[in-house]
Amino acid sequence: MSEQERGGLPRLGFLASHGGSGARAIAQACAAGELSALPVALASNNSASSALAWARAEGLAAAHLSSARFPDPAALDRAVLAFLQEQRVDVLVLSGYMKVLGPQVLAAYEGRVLNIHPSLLPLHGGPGMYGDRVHAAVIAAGERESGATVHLVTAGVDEGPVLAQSRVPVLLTDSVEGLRARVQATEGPLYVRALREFLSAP
Ligand SMILES: Nc1nc2c(c(=O)[nH]1)N[C@@H](CN(C=O)c1ccc(C(=O)N[C@@H](CCC(=O)O)C(=O)O)cc1)CN2
Ligand SMILES: NCC(=O)N[C@@H]1O[C@H](COP(=O)([O-])[O-])[C@@H](O)[C@H]1O
Repeated sequence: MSEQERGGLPRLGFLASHGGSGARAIAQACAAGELSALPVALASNNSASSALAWARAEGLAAAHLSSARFPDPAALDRAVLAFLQEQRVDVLVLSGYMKVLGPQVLAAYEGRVLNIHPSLLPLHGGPGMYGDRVHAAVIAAGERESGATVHLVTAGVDEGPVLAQSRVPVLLTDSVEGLRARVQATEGPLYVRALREFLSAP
């Protein structure tokens, strides 16, 4: 029985590889009463990630779970699942997580995993498309518009149903850094809005 079914707030878990900017925006919205949910845990595949340091400072359960610690992908998948279940996570939020989620986590959290991708999916997504590679591809394709997409996570990378999108112009003079900054400025509010709608859906 989920925390929500027990009348409590939905418990949020995060996976992040670097800054965890989405997780931070969501936690801030929860603290401000703008989102009815409870951030409880964060795991990272990168022991030096600032997201992990932030989670520890915030008093969230924090874990370094990587292929360095679990070379067998099935063992890493099992370890991520065990961590989330120990913390009684109801909804899993990917926040700049650069690893493909395994079948055990996907099965246990089917329909309850959200991700944010820095393009207008289905454009410029898929295996190998993450971080600045995405913005470089958008500029190289001569796109006049870009943005970010929050989607449900399925086995196929960036193939899950789209929940919400933000849109920004791409300028002829744009660098990867410039476009990244314009897209990232929309990601926090977009993720909070998408998660609020997801959690309030019947
Ligand atoms: N099963 C799924 N797992 C994940 C999804 C998903 O849709 N289904 N989304 C990604 C996030 N993501 C795009 O939004 C993404 C992340 C990573 C990659 C990728 O190719 N990663 C490389 C490794 C990169 C590294 O180690 O830094 C790889 O796996 O070879 C593509 C898209 C999160 N997981
Ligand atoms: N494919 C996933 C992906 O590319 N995610 C993107 O990585 C950045 C992470 O920044 P952060 O580490 O500062 O949160 C974010 O812009 C997010 O959209």
